[in-house]
Amino acid sequence: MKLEIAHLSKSFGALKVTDDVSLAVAPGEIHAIIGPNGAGKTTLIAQLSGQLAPDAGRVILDGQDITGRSMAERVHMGLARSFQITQVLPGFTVLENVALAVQARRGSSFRFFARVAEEAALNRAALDALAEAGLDDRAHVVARALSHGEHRRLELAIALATGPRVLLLDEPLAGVGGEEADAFVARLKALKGRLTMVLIEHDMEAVFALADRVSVLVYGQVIATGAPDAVRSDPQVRAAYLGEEEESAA
Ligand SMILES: Nc1ncnc2c1ncn2[C@@H]1O[C@H](COP(=O)(O)OP(=O)(O)OP(=O)(O)O)[C@@H](O)[C@H]1O
Repeated sequence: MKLEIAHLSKSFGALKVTDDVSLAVAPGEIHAIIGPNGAGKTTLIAQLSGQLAPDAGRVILDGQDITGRSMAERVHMGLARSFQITQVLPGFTVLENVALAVQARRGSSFRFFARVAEEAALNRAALDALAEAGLDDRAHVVARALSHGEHRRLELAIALATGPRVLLLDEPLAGVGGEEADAFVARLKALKGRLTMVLIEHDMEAVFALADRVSVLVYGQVIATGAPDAVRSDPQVRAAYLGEEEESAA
């Protein structure tokens, strides 16, 4: 599913946080958006998910203008956002948490929750999403007992349970390190091609391992878009962002 962003703009008071952003994310592509803190990455994702209305411009999903659509409508159309809005219920099992998301997709009400765990079809769909997130062996563990990395994979499973065709990932690796980060990257890699993904991530190793293309956002503007290697060696990008990071790391 193709996602197009056309001349999107958003200001908070005098601050232009999204400044005439246009991007086309191709079907099956992993498109990373990188940029310094405060560049406007989260605000951009919020406008794609429908959490925030742009001042101007359009968001187009598979040729259809969805700019005025609600978050719920967008989820229904196959656009899901993972991480910042997901609510994991800590007292419920991993499987129950994902089964709830499957049930929500099917339009049932939460008050039927008591029956959820018994419904084989729901559980099957939930287990499929868990397997994709690499968490099926933890299905019957209570969510609060998960490690931080596992928790993040549960959030991924919940997003997958909504049956997305475009997945918006807002810093999925924040606070995740080492082997858990590697496991998460491997999961996203396995999904590659099947889903279209927009990935905001500060972990450059993950970005360059996953992304087909990278866009660099600085002060609300896209200053470069291209293949990871081309973006990495772009002098303007290095000056604005990457060089700075490497220098501070040295
Ligand atoms: N609701 C709001 N009202 C006013 N200003 C806001 C609001 N939300 C974000 N901002 C400002 O907009 C700018 C962009 O914020 P945003 O969170 O989108 O950046 P970011 O690129 O995601 O940053 P980070 O990498 O630190 O998460 C920041 O200067 C922020 O303070």
